[in-house]
Amino acid sequence: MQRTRIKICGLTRPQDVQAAVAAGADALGFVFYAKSPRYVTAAQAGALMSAVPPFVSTVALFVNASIDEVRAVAAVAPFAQLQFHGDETVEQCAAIAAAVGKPFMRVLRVRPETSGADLLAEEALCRAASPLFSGLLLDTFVDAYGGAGKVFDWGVIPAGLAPRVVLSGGLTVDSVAGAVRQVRPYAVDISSGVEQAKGIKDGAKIDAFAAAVRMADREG
Ligand SMILES: O=C(O)c1ccccc1NCC(=O)[C@H](O)[C@H](O)COP(=O)(O)O
Repeated sequence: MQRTRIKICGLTRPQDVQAAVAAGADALGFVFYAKSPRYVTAAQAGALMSAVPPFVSTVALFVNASIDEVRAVAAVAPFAQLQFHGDETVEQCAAIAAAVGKPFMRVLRVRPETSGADLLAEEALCRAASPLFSGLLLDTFVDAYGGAGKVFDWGVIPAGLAPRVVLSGGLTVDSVAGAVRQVRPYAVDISSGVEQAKGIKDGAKIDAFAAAVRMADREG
């Protein structure tokens, strides 16, 4: 049975990075969107990332950033991959990824009218646009772009696509096992559901989230 990967996003403190790593997170997300309550500067992220051990990926998350903005972060914070969470075109994602030489996840923010065909078409477009495209992260459409704790209808995800997507959007300790059993995604991603306050993670919730994912994997 494929192990469901885990991304913990919106990390701002060393103790939260340590808690996520200790819980077995496969990826850690750092938000470079100044309007987010989880925003970190390049220097802050560089310090946080320096404590991340081998084999745990670091994800730099941007919303409508320019190439120069991304380059400036890359010069200071050694992230392994990009996550584009705004209104970027596929071409803009591909160009920025090529400029910094990093793979990227493209975020599709799912609306009520979004169809499975839309998801498959977006993936095909991204794959055709860049060899650096690593996969879709599916989140719920919100005006604030992300980190909103809102769930979308997982039923929209085609079974053939599920093993290649990161499932995100309003997951919680209590809902993630059901999400894994229903969708069987490549990975799950969470931010608000493992927090005490915005940007302040809760180590016990991170542990419980990871345990719930492992339990669902064992039931697979
Ligand atoms: O986390 C944020 O504050 C944020 C702000 C703007 C764009 C994206 C943001 N987070 C991106 C993520 O990958 C979150 O983990 C994802 O949106 C899920 O968040 P949540 O629903 O709170 O679990």
